[in-house]
Amino acid sequence: MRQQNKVLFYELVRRHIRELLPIIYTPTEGDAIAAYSHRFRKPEGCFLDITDPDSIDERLSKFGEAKDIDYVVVSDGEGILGIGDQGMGGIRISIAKAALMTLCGGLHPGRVIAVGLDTGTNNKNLLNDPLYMGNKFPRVRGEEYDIFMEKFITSLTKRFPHAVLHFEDFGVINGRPVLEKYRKVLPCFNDDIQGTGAVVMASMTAALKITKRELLDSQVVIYGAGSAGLGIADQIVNHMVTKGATKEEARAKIHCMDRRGLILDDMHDKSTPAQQSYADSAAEWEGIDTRSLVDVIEKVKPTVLVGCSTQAGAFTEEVIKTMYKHNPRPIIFPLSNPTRLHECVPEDALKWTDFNALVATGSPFKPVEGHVISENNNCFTFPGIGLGAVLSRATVISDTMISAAVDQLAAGSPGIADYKKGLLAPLEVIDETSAQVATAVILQALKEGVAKVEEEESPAGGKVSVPRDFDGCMKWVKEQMWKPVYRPMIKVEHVDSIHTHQY
Ligand SMILES: NC(=O)c1ccc[n+]([C@@H]2O[C@H](COP(=O)([O-])OP(=O)(O)OC[C@H]3O[C@@H](n4cnc5c(N)ncnc54)[C@H](O)[C@@H]3O)[C@@H](O)[C@H]2O)c1
Ligand SMILES: O=C(O)C[C@H](O)C(=O)O
Ligand SMILES: [Mg+2]
Repeated sequence: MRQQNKVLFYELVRRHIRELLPIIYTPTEGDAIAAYSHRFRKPEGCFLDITDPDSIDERLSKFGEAKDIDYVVVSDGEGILGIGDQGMGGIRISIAKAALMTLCGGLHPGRVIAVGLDTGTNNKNLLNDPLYMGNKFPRVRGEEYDIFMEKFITSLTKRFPHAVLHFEDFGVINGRPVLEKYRKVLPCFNDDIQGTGAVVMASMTAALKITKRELLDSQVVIYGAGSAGLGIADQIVNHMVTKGATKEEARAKIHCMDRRGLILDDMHDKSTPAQQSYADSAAEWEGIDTRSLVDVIEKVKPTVLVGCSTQAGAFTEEVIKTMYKHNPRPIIFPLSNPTRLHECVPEDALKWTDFNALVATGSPFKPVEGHVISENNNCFTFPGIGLGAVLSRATVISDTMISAAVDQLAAGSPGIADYKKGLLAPLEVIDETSAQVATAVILQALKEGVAKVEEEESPAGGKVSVPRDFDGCMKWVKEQMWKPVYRPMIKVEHVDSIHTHQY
């Protein structure tokens, strides 16, 4: 339906979002990605092939000219959700996130491109599968990968100079270095690092308000120190710094674990630089089993436990009860997707804490005895961040723009009035939530002088003047958002007169 009738598709999903989002997005998308080559019917999105880097420009050119594209989602398929390397099938995550940019972020569906980079795969099942449609060789690393990425970015910025770039589900090897390099070059963000960091910081802020605690009194254990885990750690540090902590003080309140256990400062040769910046002192942990989550919790006495480890069931009864022993209101976020990979299910976390835990999950879950379980998913942040960057014509997406998104999302938490209502606004109003987040991002970009929207001629002609007050700006944002409504059929020469928004 999405391919044949976009108005019908987006209006249907909007009206039945709770029922249909899990089908077009998490968790079902995981199955669709894994089965990509077997279910393939017709191509969708832009396929870029590392064996043919010279074709990048021509392949992108099929999607339009400079004025036509606002937003590009790209994945190389190496770190799809918690199901790992899915090779070329990863293009479907770009398609799903691009669809959410329209559904939740109000971008015109024709102005968003989903891109898949085929740089090989290390997934043995795919390499041995005669139906696998991608390149059948191990992932290309190092210089050849870097040159391919550079060519992609160069072509993209030349051909679509106004486009915002969204990186999705890159593996831990490339995700952060690629982001660090290119965020200085074009407006871009990595959803798993920054989008996830933002949504978790927002729900944590709401949970702290509900329980009347201060952010700086938090101790956080992050179980799974990959893209998401370290993105969450960074966002918490950014927020602690805005509350007066130094970077070092803030980092000392965060304890990260990966498959080797707690990250310690004597593991530097095997940790990434980002992991190392959160390392605990090995000397202080001597004699303690740092591979045991329970033992780590016993020593740290965390107020917050975040799971992004892909390890189903890792938050056992003993883990949760140890959290509860040290905290009357523990904050517990099992975030690994898809659903079957959650570190625990909300029902258990609530029962094991006599319903005192504040729980939000990565995938959708039904309410437990009247307690709404918010979906702590980056779908609450990336559409608003992306829309804000597009509408403001931001030249960069700064940390402070992301922090503005966090504060705005947290302010809309229904849990602050009644904690049983969940930490994040309900899915039914996600387009409204995204408009609020976009407004906060735009106002911040204008304040920082990185918004070019008022300097350029608008596509509808004339200069735009963006209201500086929140309500006025939000009204302007909503006017720009694409709505799934059938438009009248008219003669081409009258098109200008029915433009209701700027596209
Ligand atoms: N809710 C959301 O919005 C959201 C956003 C991003 C990622 N995620 C989920 O988080 C999970 C991780 O995603 P990612 O992109 O960070 O992946 P990643 O591969 O970058 O990181 C996974 C991390 O888990 C660690 N790990 C593996 N086994 C472990 C174990 N036994 N104990 C402790 N740590 C272990 C790995 O060492 C690695 O550091 C996925 O399931 C993904 O779906 C959720
Ligand atoms: O895709 C999602 O549901 C969220 C997130 O980006 C993930 O990788 O799990
Ligand atoms: Mg992702």
